[in-house]
Parts: sequence; C-alpha cells; structure tokens
Amino acid sequence: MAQQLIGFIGAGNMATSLAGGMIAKGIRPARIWMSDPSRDRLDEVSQQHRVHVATDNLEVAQRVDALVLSVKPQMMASVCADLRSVVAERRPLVISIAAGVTVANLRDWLGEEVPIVRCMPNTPALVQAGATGLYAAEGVDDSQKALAAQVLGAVGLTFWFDNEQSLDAVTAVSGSGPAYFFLLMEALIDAAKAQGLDAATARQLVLQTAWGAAQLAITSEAGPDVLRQRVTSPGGTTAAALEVFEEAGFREHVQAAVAAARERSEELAG
Ligand SMILES: NC(=O)C1=CN([C@@H]2O[C@H](COP(=O)(O)OP(=O)(O)OC[C@H]3O[C@@H](n4cnc5c(N)ncnc54)[C@H](O)[C@@H]3O)[C@@H](O)[C@H]2O)C=CC1
Ligand SMILES: O=C(O)[C@@H]1CCC=N1
Repeated sequence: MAQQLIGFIGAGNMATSLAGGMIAKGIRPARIWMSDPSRDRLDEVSQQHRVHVATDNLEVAQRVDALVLSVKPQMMASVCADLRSVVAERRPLVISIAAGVTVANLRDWLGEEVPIVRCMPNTPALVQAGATGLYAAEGVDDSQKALAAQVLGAVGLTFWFDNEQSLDAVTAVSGSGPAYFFLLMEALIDAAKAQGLDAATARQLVLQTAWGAAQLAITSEAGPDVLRQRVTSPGGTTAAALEVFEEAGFREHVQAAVAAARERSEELAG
C-alpha cells in the first residue's frame, strides 16, 4: 500500500485540499497524479504541491491504483464515459467524492465490476481537520478499503457507513457544514463591525472564538448544550442574544437548511 499511486480526476478545490493534506501527512507527492482540462490550474497545482499532472484523464487512469473522481457531479457521466475502457481493463479502486452521485450511477457509467468507494469529505481536509463519510460498495476488498481510508484518513477523521443513503445525510451535515459555520463567522464579523469594532479586530475576535468554541466542544466531556448553558448567565448578555436567535427560529432554520441540502444531494443522483 505504501507505494500505491493515487490519481485525482479534476484538480479543483477538493482534490487539491485532499492532495495537500496527504502530502502534509507525509505521502510523497510522486505518488499523486492529477488531471484537469485547465493547463493553468495544473501549473498552479504542480508548482504548489509538486504532484504529477496531465491534461488527459486517461493518462492518469492508466497509471494509478486508485482513481479519485473529483469533478462536479454534473460532469461525472461524461468523465466516466471517457474512462470506462481503461477502468474496465485495469480495475483501479474508484473513489468518488461527488455529492449525490451514487454507486448505481457509477456502475452504469463505468461498468458493473468496478470496485467503488463513495465518500463525502469536506474542505477542512486542507488543514488536516476534515471529516469524511465513506461507503464501500459490494466487491471492495479490505485492502481497497484500507487504501481509501489512507487517502481520506490522511486529512482528518473517517467514518464508514453500512448503507449508502447515510452519505446524503453526511453531505448535508459535514460536507456542506463548513459553509454554515463560515456564514455564522461572516455574520458575526459584520455584527462586530456594526458595534463599532475595527474590521481586523472583529475578524480576529470571531475566528478565535469559533476556534476556541470548537476546541472546547471537542475536548470537553460536556455536550454543546451544557457548554452553551455555562456561557449563559441568568438574565445576562448571552441569554439576551440567544432569545433573539430562538425567537427567529434558528433551530428550525438549521433543520430546514440541512433537509434542503440532503434533498439536493438525492436529486444530484439523477
Ligand atoms: N467543495 C466542497 O466543499 C466539497 C465538494 N465535494 C465534491 O467534490 C467534487 C469537486 O468539487 P470542487 O473541488 O468543489 O469543484 P471545483 O470546481 O473546484 O473542481 C472541479 C475541477 O474539475 C475540473 N474539470 C472539469 N471538467 C473536467 C474533466 N472533463 N476532466 C477532468 N477535470 C475536469 C475543473 O477544471 C475543476 O478544476 C464535486 O463533485 C463536489 O460534489 C465533496 C465534498 C466537499
Ligand atoms: O455544495 C456542494 O454541492 C458540495 C458538496 C458538499 C460541499 N460542497
């Protein structure tokens, strides 16, 4: 496994986050290939990460032991159609990170016999703080599962699921989730500025608070509900703020937002 080659089809945000995290974790850049139609993108990636690059997806597919499909879900059918003959001949492990694209979709496009791991990482992979849900389709052996876990586990925590539907929920929670926290950070920075703090200080206060709250929640035995209560003095400032959140239906909005993300993930399966 130590020398197996990993190829990314599509050198976008996620692929480079994953590759960057893998390299930071000690995986040699020479084990990583990336293809993308954009020469500029590849130049940027090879300069930054020193991985092998190619504009031709087939050149990558012909060389690697595991292919990480990291193009947009809408591109996946046509990309797979081009890869189909090489994949049928070489049978690399296929790891898809595309939101909503199912194992059945991938089998239609690539062939029934292809070993497939469907997974859902997130962008904190770039700083090795990712969270990834994985699902291994029938026919994936233990060494292939270990390889998928090595790729995704290099950039954060991995969680295996026995049923594929769970990945739509994972997509809505942790795949899209960083954006929810970033939205809260943006809104809090704006609120801090509205209260007269300068932009740089507002940003630092908010990011340190987000980081501190996450660290506290991760390291504490108490759950987020208890930690929230500990911040909230009766009749105090936090209580005043939380009342506004609750009255505005904050929790209901979060439920509805996550349900919308899940629905969209299911729709992307086509
Ligand atoms: N952005 C995120 O937070 C997450 C994204 N994903 C999934 O990862 C996948 C990639 O998303 P991003 O990296 O955000 O998108 P992106 O747009 O940054 O990257 C896609 C890349 O694919 C390339 N591409 C386009 N056509 C191609 C082709 N025919 N062959 C090879 N490459 C081609 C594009 O030039 C681009 O560099 C998507 O399927 C998305 O659902 C999964 C988890 C989180
Ligand atoms: O927004 C999306 O569709 C992708 C999948 C999860 C995060 N980004």
